[in-house]
Amino acid sequence: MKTNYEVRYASHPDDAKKYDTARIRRDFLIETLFVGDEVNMVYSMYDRMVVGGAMPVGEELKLEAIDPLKAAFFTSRREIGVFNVGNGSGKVKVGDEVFTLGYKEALYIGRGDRDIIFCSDDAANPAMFYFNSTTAHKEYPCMKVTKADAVVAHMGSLEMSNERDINKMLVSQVVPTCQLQMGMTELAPGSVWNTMPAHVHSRRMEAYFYFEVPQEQAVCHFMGEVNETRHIWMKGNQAVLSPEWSIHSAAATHNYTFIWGMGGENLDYGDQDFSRITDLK
Ligand SMILES: O=C(O)C(=O)C[C@H](O)C(=O)CO
Ligand SMILES: [Zn+2]
Repeated sequence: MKTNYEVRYASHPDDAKKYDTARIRRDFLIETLFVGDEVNMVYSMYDRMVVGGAMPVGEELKLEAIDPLKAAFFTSRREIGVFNVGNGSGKVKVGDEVFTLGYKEALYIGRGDRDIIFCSDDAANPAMFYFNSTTAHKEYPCMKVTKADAVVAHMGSLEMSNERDINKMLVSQVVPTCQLQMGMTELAPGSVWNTMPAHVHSRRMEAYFYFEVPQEQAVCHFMGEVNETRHIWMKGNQAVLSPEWSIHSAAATHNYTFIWGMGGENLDYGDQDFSRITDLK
């Protein structure tokens, strides 16, 4: 198995508005998360969130305590949210506990000193584990969460091209966490916009992972300040970092599903500062 990681620094909005396309992509877009028998991670300085992917095929993959953590175990001082975005089911072993995750099922892993291992049930149909991790001050129990447990917000309409279900899965109403909040938003056929009207929540940074995007289609992620927006074209199975000062919205050339994850000051999903659509520049 191979573990790759990269450290990404945080930026000031006054600096970020001068970035060209290549620099925006280098700092915010995470292009490669899933490679067979590899764990790939970005350690971001936005609230020290780690965004990663593990794709076990022929081997079990151990989640290494990468050097920037300076810890004996990955979760010595961290919590993790994991979603299986691969078609095949797989297992996450957390010390002596074993959790089987089917497609779009999630697991909360609380802080604690023990190994975390990812494996697929069928190498011909591997699981793909997408994860977000934030620092944690307290141990909370591990808990598997499915869409049946989620707080679901049905939002938007086909007329506005934004009909979608926001499945709030690893959120404070469902599972106790230190600062991590995660969920999965599914767009209805014919709908392409998420998070419009756009919002900012300076209490929390956010990371977005897009999947169920057909091979020849693409997602256009919008970021930046309300009066100074930028965009990043993304493919499926890619993630993007959203700074606490930035809007985060997207439209695509097809409907899609995405996983959002937040870390930061509070656990209040609804604490968002919305901007008027007509104020965006
Ligand atoms: O479709 C949406 O709108 C979302 O899913 C928004 C995210 O949940 C979000 O940005 C949470 O802060
Ligand atoms: Zn948000």
